[in-house]
Amino acid sequence: MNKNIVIIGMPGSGKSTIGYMLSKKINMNYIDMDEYIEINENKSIKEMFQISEDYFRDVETRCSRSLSKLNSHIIATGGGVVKRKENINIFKENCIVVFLNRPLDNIMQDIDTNIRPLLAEGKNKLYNLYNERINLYKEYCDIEIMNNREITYALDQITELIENQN
Ligand SMILES: Nc1ncnc2c1ncn2[C@@H]1O[C@H](COP(=O)(O)OP(=O)(O)OP(=O)(O)O)[C@@H](O)[C@H]1O
Ligand SMILES: O=C(O)C1=C[C@@H](O)[C@@H](O)[C@H](O)C1
Ligand SMILES: [Mg+2]
Repeated sequence: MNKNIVIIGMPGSGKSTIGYMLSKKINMNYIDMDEYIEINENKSIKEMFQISEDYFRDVETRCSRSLSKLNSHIIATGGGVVKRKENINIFKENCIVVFLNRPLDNIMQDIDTNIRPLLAEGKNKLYNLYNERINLYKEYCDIEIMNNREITYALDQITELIENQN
């Protein structure tokens, strides 16, 4: 496939894990957008947030633009990429946008709030983020995949739907 596959979803929904597994399964390249942003800026996400959230969001938009120009990559985004519709419009030019929807209670069980700056205030924050964002994820995606069973189940569904896009 020439287009990129962009995975959106809540923090802890499995974007990085499933994105990486999918890249191996269908032989595409994999990029974790949070890692890409940190390497490009030479700053950690935490440091960028310490400057300001707007600072981080501007970098995120710039990186959306450069990543969208690639071909045949699977891109796991940061959970907040939907906060700017501009990012989604950029991706839609050359990517299929997949929403990985994992129940919040499942996310709560294994998320490490210490390494995610936006969740540092505690797990309640995750409920607020979910309520703010759920409609955006649903509206902006081309495909929605439920990640509510074992990882391989979501992986198989995503593979099948993507193969049907060809
Ligand atoms: N269906 C599942 N069953 C069991 N564990 C899962 C499932 N989906 C994801 N996980 C686990 O949840 C954790 C969070 O997944 P992952 O880091 O891939 O999420 P993410 O969406 O990339 O999060 P972030 O936006 O914070 O980068 C990982 O430990 C992963 O193994
Ligand atoms: O949900 C969010 O807004 C974020 C999620 C992370 O992946 C990072 O992109 C950053 O910490 C912001
Ligand atoms: Mg991730």
